[in-house]
Amino acid sequence: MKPHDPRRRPPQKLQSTPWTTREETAEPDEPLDVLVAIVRSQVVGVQYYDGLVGPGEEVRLIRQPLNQYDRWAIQVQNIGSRQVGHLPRAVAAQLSPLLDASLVVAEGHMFDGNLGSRRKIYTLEIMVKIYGSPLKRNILWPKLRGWATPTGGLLPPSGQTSSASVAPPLPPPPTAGPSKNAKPTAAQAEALRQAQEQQKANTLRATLDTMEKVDDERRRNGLLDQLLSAEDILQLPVCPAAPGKGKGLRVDLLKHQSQALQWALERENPTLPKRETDKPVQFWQLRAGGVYFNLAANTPQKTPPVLSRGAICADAMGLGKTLTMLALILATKKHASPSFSNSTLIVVPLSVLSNWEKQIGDHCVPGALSHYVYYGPKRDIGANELQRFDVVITTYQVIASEHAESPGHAKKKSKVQNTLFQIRWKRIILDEAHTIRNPKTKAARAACAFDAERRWCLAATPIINSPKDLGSLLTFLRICQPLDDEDMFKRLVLRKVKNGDPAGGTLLRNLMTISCLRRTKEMQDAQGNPLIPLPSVEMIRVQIALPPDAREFYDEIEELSRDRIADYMRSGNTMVQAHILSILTRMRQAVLHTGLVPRNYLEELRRGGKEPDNTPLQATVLTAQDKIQLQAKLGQAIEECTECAICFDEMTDPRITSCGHVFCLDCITLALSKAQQCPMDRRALSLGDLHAAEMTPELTQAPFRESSPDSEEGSSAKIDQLVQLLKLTPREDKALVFSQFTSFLDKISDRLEQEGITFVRFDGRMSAKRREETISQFSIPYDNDEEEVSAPTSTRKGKGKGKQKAKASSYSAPHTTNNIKVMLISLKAGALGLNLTVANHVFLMDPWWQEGIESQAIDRVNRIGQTKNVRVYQMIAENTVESKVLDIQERKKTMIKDAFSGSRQRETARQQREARLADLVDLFNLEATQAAR
Ligand SMILES: Nc1ncnc2c1ncn2[C@@H]1O[C@H](COP(=O)(O)OP(=O)(O)OP(=O)(O)O)[C@@H](O)[C@H]1O
Repeated sequence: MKPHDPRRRPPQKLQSTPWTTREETAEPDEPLDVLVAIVRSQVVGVQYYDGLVGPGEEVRLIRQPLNQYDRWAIQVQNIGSRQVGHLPRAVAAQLSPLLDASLVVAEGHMFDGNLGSRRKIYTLEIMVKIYGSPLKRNILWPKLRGWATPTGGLLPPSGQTSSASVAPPLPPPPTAGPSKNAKPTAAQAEALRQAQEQQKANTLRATLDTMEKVDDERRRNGLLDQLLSAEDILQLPVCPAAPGKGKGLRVDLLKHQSQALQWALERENPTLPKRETDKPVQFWQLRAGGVYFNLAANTPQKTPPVLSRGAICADAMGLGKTLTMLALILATKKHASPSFSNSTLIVVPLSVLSNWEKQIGDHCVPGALSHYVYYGPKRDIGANELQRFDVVITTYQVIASEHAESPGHAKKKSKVQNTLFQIRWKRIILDEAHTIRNPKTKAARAACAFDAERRWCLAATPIINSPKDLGSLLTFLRICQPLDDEDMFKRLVLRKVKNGDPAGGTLLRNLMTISCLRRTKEMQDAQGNPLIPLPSVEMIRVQIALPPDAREFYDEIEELSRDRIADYMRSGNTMVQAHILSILTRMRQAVLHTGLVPRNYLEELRRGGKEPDNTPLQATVLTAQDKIQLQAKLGQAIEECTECAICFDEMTDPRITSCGHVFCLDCITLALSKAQQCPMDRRALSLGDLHAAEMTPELTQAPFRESSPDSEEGSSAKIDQLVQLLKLTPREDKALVFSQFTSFLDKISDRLEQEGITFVRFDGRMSAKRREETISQFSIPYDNDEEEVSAPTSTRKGKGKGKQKAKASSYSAPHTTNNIKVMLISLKAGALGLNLTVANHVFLMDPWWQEGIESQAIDRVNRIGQTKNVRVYQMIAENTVESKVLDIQERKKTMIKDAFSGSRQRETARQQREARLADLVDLFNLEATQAAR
């Protein structure tokens, strides 16, 4: 670019300088006083001008609309009005229209300078600060996207003026050094880095101050906690001979863990009451004449009842249940029974398999506990050899596949492995035991079928939907007869609770006191000391306004969806629930990213799920590759415990349709007997279009993308916001980003790649090995000496519109950097059991119906080992289906609380159906009673 006459001043009206007070340039009612965005850029053409600047110096940005070479030109002048250079064309072309329209004012802040440099300087680093009115947020947001980094000023919902003050500018580095071409000293670079970090922290704080804080205490006040008295629990005795340092472990148990160990030892060795005055044990009381009286069923019996050995450990997530159980195994290593092996079987979801191995490695003295991971396609070990290990770790999928009831067994009995069922186990521990809460699932039936002397359930959330969830756990534990029988549990507890009979609530409370140990992180001892001191958790609700194009798109979908659902209800269609769910899923996707909704979806909605000629949608024709992908998708759904869209329960005998929807076999068979259509998208469907999982997903899962890289571009205000917040987090802080939609995680990963933000991905499709690698890679703390972004290692091409700055990690490729900033996690696969305390920021990208699942996600970082304060961002799109989901969360919580307090519950099947539908229908502002017709 040719030099310009530095003395020629642009028209006054278009000037934007640091000295122009913002009141002068702005409309009185729309002050341009909020820092809305920043841009890191360069001053170019420095060699042509004589203006000198030093690092940290404020400079003027002067519009030059009459510049003959570039009508968008912006001059950079020093305080003495000498030209230093220009802003690059690309930045000027974006910024100038905003300046010309008086939408913003801009200021420059030099990062380095040419003062005192002997060498020829061509470019200088600059930060451009852009101020504007928060009231113009909807206009500004799209105009800044992609080239500037929006700050807190753009964040509050429209109509609200930000009270956040502008983050103070960067303090200048200590010395006025030469330009970046003359390399800064290490001390200067460090000072600049610190100043930038401080600036980021200030901007982030200002941003957060504009957002709604969520009462974390209330969120954590769990349902179980209503049932169990904290006082008694805190007084429990500690174990006098607990394993600890030098005694099998490398660490000492914490006090609450030692108490849990003592409690567990007592539960493993229960004795019947010997005198009539003794306390009842597992509901058995000794009465006159040596009769045992069962207080749950009010029945006497002469023969001494058999007591169960084991219980539920329901300590809050992250309190160290794993270590407590390892201590129990060590403490009882010598307690061998002639009728059982001395081996403990631990059954876990695949996602936490490596965690158990790691904790044995980290906390047990080598040789103290031998262990074997029984998992994978070739579990090449016989029962005799296997039972010699102190600990055998396996997954729910493996036990389901080895259980004699599985279809494979029926067909080819001899070939299917059932090694696990040939062993009489000393102990079985079910980790994340709520996995078996649906007694009809294969995993639940398999777990209950084991022969074991002692049985344990570990579950921080043993109750997710209703007290019904407990039934299956009791059946497994064989505890508190006769409540361990499904029918009796229903009769004596569930029905009474449902009918509002206080006896039901009382029995439930007693049952939990006997069979369950529960401590929470909030509990304090008599001296007011917390159970474990943990840094604070700050929950922030980030309200996000959809940009105009996305808003228009979403509103149209919502409007059409409402009509469609009203039609379904009027038609009395029995599959109305499934239809609503399907429509709802699309609405939720539209909120997240417009590109997640198929191109023709709006058209389909308008036509009411018919082809253009008004015939039903044609059946999907599959290629062999499609089928493999569908089966992988089903594998993921099983792994992530996806509910059946017809019965709303965990799937029993899951099937996937050719059009990609998952159901229980019985549910979909019944639906197809009524109409040969998919209940979700009304596509023609027959029994031949249903596919079972070919093999357990742990065997083959290579990651693949839900959406192809060439799918819809679209936009996402949430991703914009995420990127902005990530950039503002301290350099060495790590973040977990959760979503329920793997296709949305794909979109996020694309964007992170474009932004040069390093990430790894964790979802239900990954093999155990890949999961383990991913976790260990992410768990390496940030190394300040390593470059922030390393050489790209992507396995596929980036597809950003603009040029990529640097490509970070890909979906699956190994990294050349250990500085991984983000882990993208599928909510259901990753919410369980993982230890990710290396991160201290959690982004919940979309709300879930059950708050419990979100709490599980947060507890990945809020646990022993966390040293930093934790921030949780709950990203909610304003005035969309998402804000209504939060209301439903609240109502579900009340429902479960009512169940515990024994207040009246809904009685008839019709009322139950109404209640379930009410949740869905509410989202569309329709009358709930219409749904029950
Ligand atoms: N006494 C201890 N000393 C040192 N580290 C400990 C101790 N107890 C637990 N930890 C560590 O605390 C973390 C949380 O423990 P753990 O994973 O067992 O929790 P949890 O209760 O099983 O959680 P979740 O319900 O999420 O599975 C682990 O990293 C573990 O190694």
